[in-house]
Amino acid sequence: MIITVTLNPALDKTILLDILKVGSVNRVCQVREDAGGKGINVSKMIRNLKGETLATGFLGGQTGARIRTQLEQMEIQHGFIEVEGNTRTNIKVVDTKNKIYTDINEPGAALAENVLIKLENLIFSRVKEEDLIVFSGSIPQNVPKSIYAKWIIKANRIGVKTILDADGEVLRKGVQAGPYMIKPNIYELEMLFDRKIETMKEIVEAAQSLLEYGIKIIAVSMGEQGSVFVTQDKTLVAEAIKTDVKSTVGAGDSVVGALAYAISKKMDLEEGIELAIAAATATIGNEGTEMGTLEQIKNLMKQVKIKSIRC
Ligand SMILES: Nc1ncnc2c1ncn2[C@@H]1O[C@H](COP(=O)(O)OP(=O)(O)O)[C@@H](O)[C@H]1O
Ligand SMILES: O=P(O)(O)OC[C@H]1O[C@](O)(COP(=O)(O)O)[C@@H](O)[C@@H]1O
Repeated sequence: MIITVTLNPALDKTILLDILKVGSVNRVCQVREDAGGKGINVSKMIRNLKGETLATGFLGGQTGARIRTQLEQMEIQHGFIEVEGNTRTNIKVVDTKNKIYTDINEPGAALAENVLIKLENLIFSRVKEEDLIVFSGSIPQNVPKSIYAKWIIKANRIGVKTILDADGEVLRKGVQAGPYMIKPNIYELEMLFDRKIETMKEIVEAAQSLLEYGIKIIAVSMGEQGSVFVTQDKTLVAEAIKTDVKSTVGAGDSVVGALAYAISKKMDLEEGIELAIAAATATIGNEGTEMGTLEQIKNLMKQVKIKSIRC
């Protein structure tokens, strides 16, 4: 079972325009709404891969109810704690002519004091040693930045593997707790090291330096440049696959979801990478925050190119 934790889910509202004119009136061609937020997308991908997942976190108000309904339609097991206030709505603007994708993410409502402990109890009462917990995405403003670190330490104590996908201070503290895997994108990696990281050598060296925290897999995603995967004994680079991009939202979550699935099935790293890159490519070929389907993923897997490098 892969338990995903989304403290700050979002109803993703994707707006398709011909051309986005900043500072002008824009007429919308098409709108769609998807249950989103990083952990929820990870569960959506695992479900498409026919894996077992439980999506947890906080949901509130009408937007929260719409996300619940979608999760049920997708037959995703969920255990969200109901909170006050509406779950946020994140706007995704697609300029279809210029192929420019703009995300406008709300901060999310503050949480009442007692709900974090409720969620912690829910997660740790459900988790078993063979399970995996995925902590993904931003956190509401009044939640301590050490929250994922605290839960990673707790999971480590009971021998449960964790995956962390976060940014800024939340990622920094989480890294120090020693999760099993992290998946920063290149910007998140730069923020973590507080400097520009440009060449492949710099990316690999930065990722390798994180092994000292006990992290077993460091996956650095680089958008259309592909991804780099660093472990104690391997450094693998996977090229991105050229495709007709409909929406880049959920690409990173697809990588996380596919790798979580691969780890839970004890696949070797190369197989996991193949699945992850195919999954991300399938997702970006779909509108809005729709994850790639199993059929789309299977069709793309043969196109994934992985090479081993030494830096
Ligand atoms: N424009 C693109 N063209 C082809 N593949 C892409 C593109 N953007 C993302 N991908 C694929 O999705 C993966 C994750 O994307 P990335 O944008 O780095 O994640 P995140 O959403 O976390 O920022 C990449 O490694 C790549 O395989
Ligand atoms: O929690 P954050 O960092 O604000 O991100 C939330 C947004 O990221 C997404 O999970 C997509 O993430 P990725 O494109 O990185 O896979 C959206 O569904 C959601 O609106």
